[in-house]
Amino acid sequence: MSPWKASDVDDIVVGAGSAGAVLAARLSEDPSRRVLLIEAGPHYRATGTTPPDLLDANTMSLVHHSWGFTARLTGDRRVMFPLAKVTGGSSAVGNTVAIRGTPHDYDEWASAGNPLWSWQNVQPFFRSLEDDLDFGDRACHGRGGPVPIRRWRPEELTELQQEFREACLAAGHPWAEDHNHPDSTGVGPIPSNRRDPLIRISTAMSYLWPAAERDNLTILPRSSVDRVVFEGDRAAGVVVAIDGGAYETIRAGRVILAAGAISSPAILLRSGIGPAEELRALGIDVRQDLPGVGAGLTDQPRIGVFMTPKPGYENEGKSTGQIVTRTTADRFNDQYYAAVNRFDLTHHFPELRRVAGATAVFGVMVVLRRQFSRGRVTLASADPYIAPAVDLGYLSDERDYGLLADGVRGCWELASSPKILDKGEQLVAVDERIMDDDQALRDYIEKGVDSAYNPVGTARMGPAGDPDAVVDQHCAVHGVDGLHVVDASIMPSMVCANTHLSVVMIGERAAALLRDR
Ligand SMILES: Cc1cc2nc3c(=O)[nH]c(=O)nc-3n(C[C@H](O)[C@H](O)[C@H](O)COP(=O)(O)OP(=O)(O)OC[C@H]3O[C@@H](n4cnc5c(N)ncnc54)[C@H](O)[C@@H]3O)c2cc1C
Repeated sequence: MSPWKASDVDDIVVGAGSAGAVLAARLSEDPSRRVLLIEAGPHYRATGTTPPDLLDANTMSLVHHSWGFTARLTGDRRVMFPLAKVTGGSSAVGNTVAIRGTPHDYDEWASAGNPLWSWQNVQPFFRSLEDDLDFGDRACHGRGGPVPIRRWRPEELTELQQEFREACLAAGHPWAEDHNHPDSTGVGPIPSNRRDPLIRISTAMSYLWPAAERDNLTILPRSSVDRVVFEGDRAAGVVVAIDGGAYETIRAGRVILAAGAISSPAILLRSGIGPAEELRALGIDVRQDLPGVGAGLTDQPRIGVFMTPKPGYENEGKSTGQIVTRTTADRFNDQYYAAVNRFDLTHHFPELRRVAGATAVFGVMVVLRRQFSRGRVTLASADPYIAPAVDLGYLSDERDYGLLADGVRGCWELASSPKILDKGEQLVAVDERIMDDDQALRDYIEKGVDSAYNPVGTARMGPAGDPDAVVDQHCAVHGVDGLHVVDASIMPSMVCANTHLSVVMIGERAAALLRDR
């Protein structure tokens, strides 16, 4: 019998990812609070026992610690959607881009009825979460926080990145030394969650390792939560398969879901919280009719202009990107343009593999920060062993074609710099002709678009009067007591950045809100 049957806890946090690890570590700073952190994947406790795929900051880990989800992009195109299953969550497998959103992004959350999440209110948490190795002494930054952040030094850039930087400057992007400055605009080095340039620092390493000695924080790895259980209207615990065993119930004073933008809504749905009709169709008793659960999924589509490399320019083992543009230069839209040192086509842009006749490409990529299209997470079954259905709904809003077409043309302009083109053996599925041919460009976008793995918005934060809101600004699920969601799901709208750092901030901000409740 599990000891947890007898020993109840104050807080159960489900999922030890970018938000959950942070939240559990912060809540357990209070020695009188007993926190149980449940994670479906393994927990590695030190660098020496951490597998190389998780340490290697230059290569995303897409297979060995993944849930193995797939997602529909557009039409009948499906791709792998490699969300992580390990403590640290997707921060343990990702590309280590550590960029804040813009102040406007968080003010938009505030104006959607969540004033506690305005830029003014979240900025202190961005400062306290970081140990900025370059600009930590500046007012907008922090030093000594858990997450080390460093930027690429000029001498660490590949030739491609140096030439991309020059091409961007020539195209009118101003130089931006610090993309995490609130007013940053232009081209500059990517801030990255690394201290050593080669080692990825996940939230497991930065938050859980330092808390390892706490008696009041217990981590339960390899244990998957099915659903939340209730007493009356109050969440009273979770049903969980501990270490792959049979399902059992662990009780707690409060349950906080931090299982990420796909799994948190799935757990809510299995717990009877979601669109009533959808739940009934699956034979799940409806506890709370909340149409917003699983709806409003938004992600960041990416596409680009890619080439097979000439010998000598394979950039094997190099970081995917090092230099990036951030909003805005004349003639370019507000998307994110980056030079890609190398993409392994086994995993990225799988359709290009057939055309490329090669396994790796390089080039210039655009990521659409804020698409108009929305997708949805639904349950394929009430059985927790069956993966939820992820429909990213890309290109379901016509306006996204226009944004991506502008983006591809922007990539073309930057990639056409002679020093970049010279490194390529052959362009892949794209040439100058299609830049002036709207239909050909549209076809290229439909066939080529891929995900940048930043899903958010499936348990949106908003006031009780908002029919699509799932949690209030204290992260409490509407209509039930003692149940919270704290992760990427709650973002009311997408940030103009990769999402990891904003999710760490969500963990920090929520901990401050939940500590006293
Ligand atoms: C391959 C990849 C690369 C990325 N690269 C970057 C990048 O470079 N920069 C950036 O800003 N963002 C990046 N992202 C996005 C970023 O990592 C996510 O936005 C962020 O990690 C989301 O945090 P989260 O806490 O919401 O979810 P996650 O970090 O995914 O954590 C959820 C955790 O919950 C666990 N869990 C799920 N279901 C259950 C269950 N039923 N029971 C118990 N545990 C459960 C999972 O195993 C996981 O550990 C990347 C994402 C991926 C997948």
